[in-house]
Amino acid sequence: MFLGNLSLIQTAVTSVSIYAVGWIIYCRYFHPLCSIPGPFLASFSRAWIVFKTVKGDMEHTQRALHKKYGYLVRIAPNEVACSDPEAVQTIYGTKTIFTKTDYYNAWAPPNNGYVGHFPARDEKEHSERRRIVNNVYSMSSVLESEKAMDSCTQLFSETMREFAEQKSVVDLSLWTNMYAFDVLGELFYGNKFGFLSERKDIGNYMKAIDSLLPAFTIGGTVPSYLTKLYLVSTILFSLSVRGALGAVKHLENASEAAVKRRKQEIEENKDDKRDMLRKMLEIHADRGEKINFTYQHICVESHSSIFAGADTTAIAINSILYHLMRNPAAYEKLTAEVDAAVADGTLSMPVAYVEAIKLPYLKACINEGMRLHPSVGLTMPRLVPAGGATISGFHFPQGYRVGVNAAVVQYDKDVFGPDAEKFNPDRWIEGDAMRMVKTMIQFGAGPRTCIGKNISLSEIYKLVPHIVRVFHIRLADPSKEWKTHNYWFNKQTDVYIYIKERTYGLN
Ligand code: HEM
Repeated sequence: MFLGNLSLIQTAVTSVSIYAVGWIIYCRYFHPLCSIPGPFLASFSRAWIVFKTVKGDMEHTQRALHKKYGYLVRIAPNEVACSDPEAVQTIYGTKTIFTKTDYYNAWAPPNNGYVGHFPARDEKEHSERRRIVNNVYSMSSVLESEKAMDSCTQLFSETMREFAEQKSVVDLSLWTNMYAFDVLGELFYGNKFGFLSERKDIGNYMKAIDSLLPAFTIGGTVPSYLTKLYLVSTILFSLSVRGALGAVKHLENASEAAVKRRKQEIEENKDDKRDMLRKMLEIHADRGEKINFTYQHICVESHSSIFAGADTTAIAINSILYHLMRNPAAYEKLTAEVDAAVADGTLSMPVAYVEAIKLPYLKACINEGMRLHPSVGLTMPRLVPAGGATISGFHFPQGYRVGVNAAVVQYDKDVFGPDAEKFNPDRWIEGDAMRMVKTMIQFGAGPRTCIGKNISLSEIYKLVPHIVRVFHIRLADPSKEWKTHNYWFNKQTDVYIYIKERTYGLN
């Protein structure tokens, strides 16, 4: 009996070993992607990409790999990261649609309806749903809420002024995050959440996002047959993830309550705000039934935007300010531009978006901050469509995964110059800006471009010159670098600063 079991085990072990060796030989010598270089483990197992993703610094790993191997690097048996600027148009452009891979399934809420723009993988459904709300996110629509944004800037400023008086160290990334949350509260819920006024993490939303980002990112990176198992076990065994889901539920409920309240206020003529929520309620009232745009859709739109839009905007603002503090000459040049524009009346305070975008050096600094540290720091994976595709001279058959990481392609020396690793806003003034813009994918590209881009850009173009004009900021300890945590959103921490009010700032 014992001997019988032993031989059964031996047979099983031998079969698995033969299968494994066969799989490795196939992947390395006969697989359609076998000629693409990359780490040994990655050529036959997703374990490599999972381990590296868990570490949270994939952008550094990928930059080093592309330096070693060139434009194409095999990061999993069926998946290739591409750093060729020319590939951006092929993979993300409108000509032939490369659909999103199952990486995005981990980000989809468990419901039977439309899962939201970001995780949606059915391109037809996505474009129909997105068309309904596209206008709500246009720049002219966003700017109808400019006053609400200004009220957030004012609160932010008041707090910073206090810190300046107390000469205390300020955690920049915390406060920019609070600012971004409150702006989105104004746009999608009709009110600030209260992060800035109460000076705390309302509803534990920030903590929730911090816990969920690694879970969703790793859940999407493990082999797809393990995604559900991974997510369920994370929920079962991780207290912080369970707490985070509670906070998300709270946000969903808040979203429903806000929609109901606003509907009633509008019906009673008690409200004349032209924010995003109101515009979506109008679409619902005008043609909601005909186009199937329900309250539920509005709620998904609101709470998924909070998830997608607060951290990302804060990350961009942090990067711009951090790099300015590290580059005093650029900081001085920007201050001089902003001061001159205020003095000659071309820049109002509070800063008007339409005026700020006319400042060339401000624009250059913003581009450069988002180039060096894009808010999303992993490859955005897509499936090669029917008929295959040639990328960087290699013909990929249908169904394989390809993607570009903004944090890699935006360091391309051919496009951005030999000093691409440095913060040099002047490259946007002296260099080939058109070519550089084409290579910037910090907001994604093509039909899946960030829907909230205009919200973020208006926040950034308004807040950065405001800070530069009213305050002087410097790193508390310039010998220390920030810390970054790349779980899709590449969040920074430890950006501690001292703040001083400038004598000719706003009072
Ligand atoms: C600086 C700020 C932001 C950055 C850098 C950013 C970046 C991105 C990127 C790279 C994508 C494409 C992802 C992919 O293709 O896999 C994306 C999509 C998306 N973003 Fe943003 N985002 C920002 C702000 C926002 C804001 C404020 C909102 C909402 C209010 C938002 C909502 C979305 C949504 C819903 C999608 C999915 C769009 C679709 O597939 O149709 N984002 N974002």
